[in-house]
Amino acid sequence: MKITVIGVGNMGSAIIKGLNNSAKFTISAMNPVNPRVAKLAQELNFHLVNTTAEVASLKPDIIILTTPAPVTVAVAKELATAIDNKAIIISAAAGISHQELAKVLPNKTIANIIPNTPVEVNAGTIGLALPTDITAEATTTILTVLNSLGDVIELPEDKLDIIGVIGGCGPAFVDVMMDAMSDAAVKHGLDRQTAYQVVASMVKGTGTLAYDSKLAPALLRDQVTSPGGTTIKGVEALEKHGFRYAIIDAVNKANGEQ
Ligand SMILES: NC(=O)C1=CN([C@@H]2O[C@H](COP(=O)(O)OP(=O)(O)OC[C@H]3O[C@@H](n4cnc5c(N)ncnc54)[C@H](O)[C@@H]3O)[C@@H](O)[C@H]2O)C=CC1
Ligand SMILES: O=C(O)[C@@H]1CCC=N1
Repeated sequence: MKITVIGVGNMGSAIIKGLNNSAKFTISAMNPVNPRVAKLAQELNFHLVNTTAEVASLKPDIIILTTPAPVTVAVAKELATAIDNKAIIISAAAGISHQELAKVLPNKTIANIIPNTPVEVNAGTIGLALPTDITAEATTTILTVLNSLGDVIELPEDKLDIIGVIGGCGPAFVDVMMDAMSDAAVKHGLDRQTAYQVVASMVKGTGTLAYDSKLAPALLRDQVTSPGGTTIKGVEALEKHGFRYAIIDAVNKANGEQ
């Protein structure tokens, strides 16, 4: 399957790396000339182009839009005249609706996704909204690509924003916590690299346990807090400093609440 990624920034690069890992796809990309992207194209051996006309000449089966949200509709409009109707468009631009894209891409199959950066290691969380009139064949093609990048959660478009905040922004919130924990570990005498390794391993294991067991996070927390032990003292400090509300409010704000 031939896939063209448009916009090779943080998200576009992560998608390309994830697709490249599965070695099942022929990858190309379009991005304004840039040494970082040219180097990545060499490293991962994908074809780099600069214009929508060149994209059209590659005849991709799928075009993934990972351009900055404010320019995405304009890029889609340029593509509309260049590509044929067989190419499926997958937009990862947060906040750009199916309707906005359909207006400039008439007669094209368009799916909206919100991926996250762990797609780079094929451990992504990908919210997917499909149009109601999509064919079974197009759905299969889209799922073949997205399933290779991680867990795909299909849902109505009006739920894509909140999935985008939890799945898409969530890694940054977890990274902030991991950074703070690493600093604390360094303060208490651990060297930085060991601190990063311990913190990442702990988050990976905690996520895997929650994912595999499907238990509520509160239950898993209770299993760690031994009576009169050390963890409950730390949990008390988190409550005292409003950690739980800080997380809830981070989600509120990222989801557009004033
Ligand atoms: N970074 C993330 O974790 C996530 C990002 N997204 C979406 O992905 C999109 C890109 O976000 P980031 O990668 O974070 O931004 P970024 O700024 O890292 O990357 C954007 C890339 O698009 C390129 N670009 C700009 N105008 C272009 C054009 N006309 N044609 C082709 N390429 C063009 C830029 O040179 C840059 O390489 C946004 O729409 C965002 O909402 C969605 C979910 C998660
Ligand atoms: O920060 C952003 O706007 C994008 C969307 C989700 C994650 N990153």
